[in-house]
Amino acid sequence: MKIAIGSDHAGFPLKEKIKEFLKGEGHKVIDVGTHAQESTHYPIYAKEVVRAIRSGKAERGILICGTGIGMSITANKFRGIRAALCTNEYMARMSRLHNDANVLCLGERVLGVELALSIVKVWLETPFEGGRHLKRLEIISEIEDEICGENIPR
Ligand SMILES: O=C(CO)[C@H](O)[C@H](O)COP(=O)(O)O
Repeated sequence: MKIAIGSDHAGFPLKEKIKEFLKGEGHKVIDVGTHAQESTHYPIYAKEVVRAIRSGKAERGILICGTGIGMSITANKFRGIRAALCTNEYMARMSRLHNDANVLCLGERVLGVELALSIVKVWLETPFEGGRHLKRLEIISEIEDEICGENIPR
């Protein structure tokens, strides 16, 4: 699978470990940064991972910051992105089965490395269940259409 991955400084060490894991599993990894532990800003990398997915360069995305919260807030601003912040394997499995999540968000300051890798593995291996869940994704798309058609005041 082609996977885009990004982090801020707080997620950088875990990003490197996940990259190694993904390559070992035979995935193609697109690393959008950050490439060092110097302080930076998580929305920059969330946007780049989203861009890779929306352009078709990547099928899925993985985003890591301190808590995973900022990454999920940012990624979910974009149409067609279903970003799931997961702290355990159950959430990872359900985010695929029921929500067809195309972005996984993780918090390096929340998770140990082994748990994070286990979450990634489950998330990548679990298919979307379809069925009744498809209708719900359609409703999300309709909501995206409505929001994009509105002149939303700032
Ligand atoms: O988790 C995050 C966003 O949700 C960031 O990684 C976190 O806010 C960075 O904090 P700091 O600048 O204090 O290292």
